[in-house]
Amino acid sequence: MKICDMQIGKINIPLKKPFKTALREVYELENVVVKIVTDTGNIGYGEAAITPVITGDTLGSIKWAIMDQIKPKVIGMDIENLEEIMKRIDNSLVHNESSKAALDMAIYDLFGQLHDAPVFKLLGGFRNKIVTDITVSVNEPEEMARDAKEAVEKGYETIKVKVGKDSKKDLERLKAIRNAIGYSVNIRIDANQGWTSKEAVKVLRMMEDAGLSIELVEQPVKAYDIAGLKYVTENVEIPVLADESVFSPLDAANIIQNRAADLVNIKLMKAGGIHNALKICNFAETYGVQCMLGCMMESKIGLTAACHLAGAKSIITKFDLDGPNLCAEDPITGGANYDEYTITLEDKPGLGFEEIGNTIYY
Ligand SMILES: C[C@H](N)C(=O)N[C@H](CCC(=O)O)C(=O)O
Ligand SMILES: [Mg+2]
Repeated sequence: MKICDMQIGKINIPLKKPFKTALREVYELENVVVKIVTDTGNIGYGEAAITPVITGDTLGSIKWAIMDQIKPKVIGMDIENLEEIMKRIDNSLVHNESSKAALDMAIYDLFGQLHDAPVFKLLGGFRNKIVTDITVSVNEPEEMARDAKEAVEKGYETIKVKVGKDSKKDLERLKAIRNAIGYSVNIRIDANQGWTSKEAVKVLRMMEDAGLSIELVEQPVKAYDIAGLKYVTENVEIPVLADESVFSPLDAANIIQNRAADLVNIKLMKAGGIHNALKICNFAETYGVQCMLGCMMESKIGLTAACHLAGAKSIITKFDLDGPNLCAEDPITGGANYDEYTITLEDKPGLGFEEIGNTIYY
């Protein structure tokens, strides 16, 4: 099964409501789709998220990285040479993780088709059912309380609350949400780098004292501020999860060995795909550090690849795989089966896609 063609396109999907974090506001999902065709007529799909404020990846840089830099290095290669293909992708250029992730997942899709097995089974086959949280965007406290209540009414057991815009108001936000939904639902918070380390310790201790019962706090400080992250980890009870501070396996090794965070959030768009994400899982497992599998604003293409990784590895114990749940439409048939918070992986070869809609190929 040899790679004979590679195309890219743009997928656009409307959102149910604007997605707002301390870093950015998104009004429509707009990402790059990769389609790899083989001489046997098989097709593998991948997705690169356009998230310039986190990964630096833009529409232009993704197109250029995939079509000009990586495509010429992998065209003609046989899918059975998975390791060599991954090396070529990785060595084509530094960074550009989202472009690499899109290609990586398309290659894994084909690798599964080659072996007539779903990717999650080839990688470990730990589970075929995953329960995701849902994200509540950062807004005025009353609006966030309404959004959280709506999610709880739909059956979500874990709510991920975006904070980090103004630490005093963040406390109000959490109080309003707890008042609205009570204590039977799990709340995790994500500051998306919005606080200084001292501010983070102050507000998190206030949340602890107010008995708000926060499961974990994600990326309280700037991505580069590893000393600040460690300071927060050492000075609050709430477990700290490193997100934007961990892209590569090496980043994960540094954070874990320095005990700068309690947990690590793996995203294919930061790691450069499943191949590198597996290295993070193995390292984290060696050190007994549990991982979350997260996502950017991605459609069901990227999320299906993430779900297959989540299905494979037991060290991934927390799931923030809600991209498709935040979209107003699902133009992808096949792939992971999303039924609100319950995601099921079927026994189809590869990633199991049938049709990818809303996409215009260049
Ligand atoms: C969508 C997911 N639940 C999420 O919140 N991801 C963010 C980043 C998403 C983005 O800005 O595209 C995160 O965990 O920081
Ligand atoms: Mg995060």
